[in-house]
Amino acid sequence: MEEKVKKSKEDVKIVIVGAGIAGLSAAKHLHDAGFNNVNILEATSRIGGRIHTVPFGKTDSEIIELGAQWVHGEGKENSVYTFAMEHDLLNPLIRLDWYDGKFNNEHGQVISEDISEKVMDLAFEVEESLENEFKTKKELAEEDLYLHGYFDRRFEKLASTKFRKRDREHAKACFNYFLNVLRFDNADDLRVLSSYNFGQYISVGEDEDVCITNGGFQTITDLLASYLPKDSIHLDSPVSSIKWSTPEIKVVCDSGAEFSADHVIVTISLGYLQKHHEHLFEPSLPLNKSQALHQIGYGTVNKIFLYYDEPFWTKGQGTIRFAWTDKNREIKNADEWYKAIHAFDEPHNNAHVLVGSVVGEEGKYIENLDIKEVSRVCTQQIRMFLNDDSIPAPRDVLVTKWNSNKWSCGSYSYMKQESSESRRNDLGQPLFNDDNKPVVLFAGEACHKSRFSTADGARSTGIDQAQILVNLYSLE
Ligand SMILES: Cc1cc2nc3c(=O)[nH]c(=O)nc-3n(C[C@H](O)[C@H](O)[C@H](O)COP(=O)(O)OP(=O)(O)OC[C@H]3O[C@@H](n4cnc5c(N)ncnc54)[C@H](O)[C@@H]3O)c2cc1C
Repeated sequence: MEEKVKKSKEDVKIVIVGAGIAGLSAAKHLHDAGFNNVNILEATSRIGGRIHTVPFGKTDSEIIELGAQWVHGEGKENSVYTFAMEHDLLNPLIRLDWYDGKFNNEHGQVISEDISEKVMDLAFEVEESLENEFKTKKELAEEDLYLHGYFDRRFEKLASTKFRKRDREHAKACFNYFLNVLRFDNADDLRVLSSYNFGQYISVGEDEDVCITNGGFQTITDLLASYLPKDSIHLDSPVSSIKWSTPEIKVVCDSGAEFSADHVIVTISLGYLQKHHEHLFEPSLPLNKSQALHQIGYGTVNKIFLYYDEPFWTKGQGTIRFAWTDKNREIKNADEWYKAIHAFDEPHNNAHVLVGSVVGEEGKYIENLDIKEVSRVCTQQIRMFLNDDSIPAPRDVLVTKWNSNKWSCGSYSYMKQESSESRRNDLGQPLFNDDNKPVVLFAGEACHKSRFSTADGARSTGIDQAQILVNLYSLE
């Protein structure tokens, strides 16, 4: 009979699974609304999840971002941007430009800026046409169904009229750089990324990428946690089952510890849910949700950090863009992973470091490589593109392992051919009990219908799910 007793928000019990940005944002929103029986269960010994800032260098102030680095888009629709602005974390405002500047090919040639600028304009034109086709629900031809075919064919056509014959090889090389960035943004091979669903992701404001200036991205999750009672975050508490059909939900940890709850907000990654949902939920998830879990793509992006005692570039200008010519750009096997690196960049918070990223199958492949091999191949590639054999090897190398990370099982979600807005909605829909109350709610980047893959998308879903509970108890 206990469930019939109306509870006030002061004594309603809420468990949040996962202390990434979605879980912490949900917890803060509930805390601000007066809910004070909220427990967060986090599998690892740290908060932040896929936001992870660590020192890398001789001093603690030299930091790197193993996960999220950029706040994607300046504007009030970006929930991380607004939080960072409120807390003065974007001062001075550091913007990134992915498409301006110098491009080199594998023959050590610098491509003229006239060509590269024109290529980027054309690439954006193609991107826009694809977004419009999504908006107008236009049918796509068979050969255009995946990003690879769509972009290549459109560009080929445009290039033949916009560039002189002798400039076409360089133009295509710049375009190949653009395609590698697209791959990085979408966490997988362009051959599996759906053209049809490309417009599902919506940019914010001018779509600029800006950086958290001091202390890195983790400042955001640390700040969120600082608003919460210390004893509400339980680290090293992996959840092994969520029994949700009983009047009181039972959330059981690997250790055997049990938490009872009126509501649970699950914020664990899509990759983890794809692997483990069958034994995590009791009873199992309804069919539409378990299908949605597999119909949304979830890919791997890994970063390579190279540390140099004496940087060989001018401070603040450490960018090397790899524009592979058509002849050599194709990745035949994952052991050609180096071709998937679109660039090495000096991050704004560590002048001794260059960071590059490797995506998809190649991204998974590098997790098992010997660090010395990564160092050798990256050095060779930098020397080749800059045509300078005197460039030193880095003193230290770090490679992230997001795919084999037991708790993230990859990096972020994307749209496959069978993904759709309604599949994302299915993913984010709560599970209701017999009284039609939302008992298990879902948040996290993959649940956001238009800002999936981002930290702000994750944060917004956490706040939205918390708000469902705020509304529920405000009405009673
Ligand atoms: C390499 C990389 C680069 C990225 N770059 C950017 C970027 O520049 N900008 C941007 O906006 N976004 C970026 N992202 C994406 C962004 O980091 C994520 O979208 C966001 O952090 C996801 O937050 P979340 O709360 O949904 O999930 P998570 O951060 O994954 O949080 C989920 C938490 O649940 C925990 N957990 C998992 N299983 C269990 C369990 N069984 N029991 C208890 N706890 C569990 C995990 O340990 C984790 O702490 C990047 C991600 C990666 C990996």
